[in-house]
Amino acid sequence: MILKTENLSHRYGSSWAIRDINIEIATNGIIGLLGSNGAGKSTTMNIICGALNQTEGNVSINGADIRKEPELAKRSIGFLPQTPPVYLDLTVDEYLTYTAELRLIEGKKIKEAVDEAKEKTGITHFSKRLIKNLSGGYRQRVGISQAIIHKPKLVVMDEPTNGLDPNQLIEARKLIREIAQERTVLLSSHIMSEIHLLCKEVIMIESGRIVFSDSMDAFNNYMQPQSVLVRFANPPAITELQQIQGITRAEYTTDKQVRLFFDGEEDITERIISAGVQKDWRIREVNLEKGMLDDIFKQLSTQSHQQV
Ligand SMILES: Nc1ncnc2c1ncn2[C@@H]1O[C@H](COP(=O)(O)OP(=O)(O)OP(=O)(O)O)[C@@H](O)[C@H]1O
Repeated sequence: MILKTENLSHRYGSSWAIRDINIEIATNGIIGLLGSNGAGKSTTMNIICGALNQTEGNVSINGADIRKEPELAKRSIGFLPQTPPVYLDLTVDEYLTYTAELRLIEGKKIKEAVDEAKEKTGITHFSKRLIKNLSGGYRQRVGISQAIIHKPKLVVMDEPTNGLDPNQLIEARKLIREIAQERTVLLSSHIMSEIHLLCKEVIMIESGRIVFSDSMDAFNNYMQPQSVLVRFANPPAITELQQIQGITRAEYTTDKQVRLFFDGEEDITERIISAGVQKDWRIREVNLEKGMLDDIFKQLSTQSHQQV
């Protein structure tokens, strides 16, 4: 098991920031930690990486407990915190040499490790440049370099694509995908589309608790529209609407507008329109309702839909 957390809980003062976070990751690839601001993503990641001591629960990285065997556990994990941990007055080489030493890489292997990390992240040409003279996107690459310099099995990245401009974003995603080819990347974001683009599995956290944990495919199914709003000039009776194949329920929201629930197929709109034409309902508008992120968070929080 690359990462296992058991009933991880943390309290700042008297209020719990996370409660009973159970995560098990056994494969390579990108796993997303999705949650709105303040959901508990950074707290969870800081604990996993040993930067914060949990109030309760356990974390093991590649079989080593992060609190009982921190040196061993940290050998298998790299961390890119929300703000890249770079020293602005050092050159790229100086900084990466320093981080390699911190990671206890053997003296004679440091140069090779630094060179390899730079090459992977595409910053070799900036080796001698002071970090303060690099753009945000390149500083972030330096941050990613320090996270992979010791070739860990797991790399944790806290909102790695936040604040990047569109070009940097494309490059950063490409780099993250490359890095995840040979290891596991756990990355957080509050942006659902970002998680969609990058991740094969998603763990959704809300108000400090896991509310969804499954594959991206399962998440997509969960996100399929299941209702459609239809406005008529000549509204039919509910019983008539229920005769359309696939409609499971119908309820009027106003005297001219109805919400129709259906069983998953989007071509339902065609059937509604053709029934409307045949029966002269004079349809004015048809809108598939896809749950908004906030609604989904709310829905999932109350249902605690958990399939770990
Ligand atoms: N050092 C701290 N002291 C007190 N409360 C904190 C501290 N850090 C975080 N919190 C609180 O813990 C909760 C979880 O915060 P956390 O930063 O883990 O969330 P997050 O999902 O990473 O959000 P964001 O994307 O905004 O960073 C929030 O309610 C936050 O206000």
